[in-house]
Amino acid sequence: MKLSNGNKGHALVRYDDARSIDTLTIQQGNDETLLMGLAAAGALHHLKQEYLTRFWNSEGLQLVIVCGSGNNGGDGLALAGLLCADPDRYPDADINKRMSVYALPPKSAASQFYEAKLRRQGVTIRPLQKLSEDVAEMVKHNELTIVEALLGTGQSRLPAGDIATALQAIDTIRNAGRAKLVALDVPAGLTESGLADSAPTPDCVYTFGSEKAVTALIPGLRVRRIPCGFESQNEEAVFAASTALYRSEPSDALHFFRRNDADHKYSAGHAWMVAGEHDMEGAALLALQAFLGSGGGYVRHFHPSPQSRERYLSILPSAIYHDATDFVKACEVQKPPRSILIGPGMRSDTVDSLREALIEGLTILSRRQQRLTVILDAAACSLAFDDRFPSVQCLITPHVAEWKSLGGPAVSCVDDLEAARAFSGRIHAYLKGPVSFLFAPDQIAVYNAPLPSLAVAGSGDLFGGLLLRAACGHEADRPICDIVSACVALQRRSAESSMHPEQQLKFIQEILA
Ligand SMILES: NC(=O)C1=CN([C@@H]2O[C@H](COP(=O)(O)OP(=O)(O)OC[C@H]3O[C@@H](n4cnc5c(N)ncnc54)[C@H](OP(=O)(O)O)[C@@H]3O)[C@@H](O)[C@H]2O)[C@@H](O)CC1
Repeated sequence: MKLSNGNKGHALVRYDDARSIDTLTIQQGNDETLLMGLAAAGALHHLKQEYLTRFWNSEGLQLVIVCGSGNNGGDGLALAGLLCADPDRYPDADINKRMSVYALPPKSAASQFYEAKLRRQGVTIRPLQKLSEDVAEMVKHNELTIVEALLGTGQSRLPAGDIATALQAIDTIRNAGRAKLVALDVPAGLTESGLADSAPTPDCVYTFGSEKAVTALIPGLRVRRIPCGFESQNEEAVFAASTALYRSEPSDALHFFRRNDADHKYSAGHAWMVAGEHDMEGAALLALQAFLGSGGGYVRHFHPSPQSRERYLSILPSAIYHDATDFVKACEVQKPPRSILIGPGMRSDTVDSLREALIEGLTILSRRQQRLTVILDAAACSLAFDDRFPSVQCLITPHVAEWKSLGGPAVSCVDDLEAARAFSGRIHAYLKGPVSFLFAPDQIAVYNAPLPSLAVAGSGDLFGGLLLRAACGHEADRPICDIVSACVALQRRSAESSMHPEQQLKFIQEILA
């Protein structure tokens, strides 16, 4: 998979892909025991920095490692073995008083190797079933870290039997006290069909090699990627064989909003907007201000209600205003824009009443401006699914309820992603939520950085104005995915400093000044 230049992100792998990468790596002579040891060493390195900083200096700090029968459990056993031989350990420190290991009998030769090594080091390995009995004792500890190595990428069904019981015990310990939970590779109970109700969400996941898609969909879950000896050509071969799936990370977005010394009002960004019916002018004004405030040069605005004109002119005289009934004529005679935003502050009946004119006008514009980008928000997203909609680069930005009303399939787990991408077809769809997604014809991006300050009225309008600006600025030829990522990053940066969209807009202007 190739990520286009503007994106700072990383590839996500499905469980099947992870297994293919494992198989190829082992076939090339990388011993499974070695890979397991490297994975454990990486995990221990981070564990000591993040959760066990004072492990050997504080008697109160306890570690519990809970291992299943597969290789994920083997990682846990290998980790325990490495901690025994940690150079920071005092010679007289009793490991069995500081660390408790619970495990099912390991199946693979590699896991059995680490189990035997652990026994040689004098560590007591308790049967996993014993964990439930010890819960009452564990909840007394103030500083407990649990490493969960019950199931990894081999899980294909809901947890059952001893695994399910162990997960319940972990959940009880978590709920009772201040125990931290770190899952190795992926949390047990997290399949590509979703997270089992019984499975606790960890504080952090230490994943081996590339991040698994399942963890990218859990809002706000911290995932640390740990190299463990996979070979890059194998990972690339596996990525190339499936739809590109990646997690977008905040990138340096400012160049998407750059202005040049020699710019005139059109070259700095020329856009149109159809938005803001009567009593909803605020939505359009916020989008217009976001467009101009982020460096746009010239905007022509079509308002659905004639009586809105005075309000627009009195608040923002720098835009050019028209009645929406002028839209088709303007598409024929005015200089065509590079980007157009339709939808903020428009109800669905208003969109319907303008539907013929909007489609006719967009069809004319698409002939006059080959590089037009159409951005559709809220009720206007439905235009993209009209059979007469012209063949033009199009981005829709629905939230979950709008997506549903378009007929979009629910997106709650990895298994749902491909159907959502197929539904959006040739359109780019940015589905807004605590975890957002961009479904593009050839790739899917996940944006997982929930921010409560973005969940306010006006956020979507501000975002629409930024998209409109970036899609007609100096980087307008970049793929839509990059434009979206730039706008997400800029809005996020502003939302970290201020709660309300109007304040965020001021902050954006300061950043870009
Ligand atoms: N190979 C490599 O290169 C490396 C691999 N590494 C590690 O290996 C992990 C993958 O290991 P894995 O394939 O052994 O799978 P894993 O999930 O540990 O166990 C599967 C076992 O659990 C069982 N089981 C499944 N679902 C269940 C359920 N719901 N409830 C109860 N039981 C269930 C299943 O039983 P079965 O389906 O056969 O009945 C099977 O016995 C990977 O995540 C990473 O941590 C690292 O060391 C780095 C190098």
